[in-house]
Amino acid sequence: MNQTPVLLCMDAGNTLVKWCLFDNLQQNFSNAMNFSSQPTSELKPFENACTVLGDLLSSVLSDLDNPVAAVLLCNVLGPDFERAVRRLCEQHHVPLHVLSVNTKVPMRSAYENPSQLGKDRWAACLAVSQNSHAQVNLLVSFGTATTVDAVVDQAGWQHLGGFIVPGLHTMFDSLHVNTAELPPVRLGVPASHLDSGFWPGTTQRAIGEGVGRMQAAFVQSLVNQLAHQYEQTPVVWFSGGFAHQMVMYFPQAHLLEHAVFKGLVFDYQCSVQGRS
Ligand SMILES: Nc1ncnc2c1ncn2[C@@H]1O[C@H](COP(=O)(O)OP(=O)(O)O)[C@@H](O)[C@H]1O
Ligand SMILES: CC(C)(COP(=O)(O)O)[C@@H](O)C(=O)NCCC(=O)O
Repeated sequence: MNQTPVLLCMDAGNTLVKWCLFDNLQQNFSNAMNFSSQPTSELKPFENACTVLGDLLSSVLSDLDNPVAAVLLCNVLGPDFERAVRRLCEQHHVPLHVLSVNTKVPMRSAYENPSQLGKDRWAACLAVSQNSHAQVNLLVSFGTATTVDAVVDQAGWQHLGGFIVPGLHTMFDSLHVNTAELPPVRLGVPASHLDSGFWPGTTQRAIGEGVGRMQAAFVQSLVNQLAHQYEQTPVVWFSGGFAHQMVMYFPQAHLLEHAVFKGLVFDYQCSVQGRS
């Protein structure tokens, strides 16, 4: 029997709870079939999430051909959700590793209270430190919120801090919910990619491109800030559910695929090395 110890990585975000398998021997993420997600709303109330998670994950956790060596959790959903995952791990006798900020990794956050920093932001910053050759980096995550974090290498990796603004879907939703007539809208293709004129002549384009341009302009303002501060243009990394689409608005950005999962695995590996 081919026994490959795998790590079950879980990224619990406000819109989607995502999970995938990391092959601990080959040191890569298992094939695309093993990337899954569930709407976060379907796991509420979180104190009962163990049952739904059990239905979703029990086949993975009971797979004797590919035994799960540990479950790795990056959680921004609070203690009830963490407890639900812990209960699930106990039921399957699998150890749980919960990501926290400023522990055994070679990067420090300047956040006043590091435990307040979103674990998904921290994990993605760790992934930047592992993937970037640049000293000055700006990481943008387009999820329920859009977060922008400065990550620099100055004789060691530092997270300087960052900003949180409503994400694309959150902006579209707030216009729809707070007005009488504005429809639900999706991110539009920017005018530069279309034959149509620059100025939007439909409601879809007016909102869809307006929000896209607004988010891109926000990113550009922080690129300018870092360039001024460090006298070099930062490398910009995009992650999160809307990253692919936002590259149309900001072509100089690099996509950082699976940023949270990459940071989560790195955090786990550092903690295991720290223990041995
Ligand atoms: N190709 C895509 N795959 C997954 N989500 C996408 C994609 N394109 C847009 N989205 C949107 O991205 C959001 C989820 O992003 P994600 O980074 O998982 O958010 P969160 O971490 O806040 O749960 C959803 O609102 C989803 O509609
Ligand atoms: C800002 C966030 C809501 C983003 O979460 P997401 O959009 O990925 O679901 C999350 O990182 C969070 O809850 N942060 C805690 C506050 C902070 O980072 O300062």
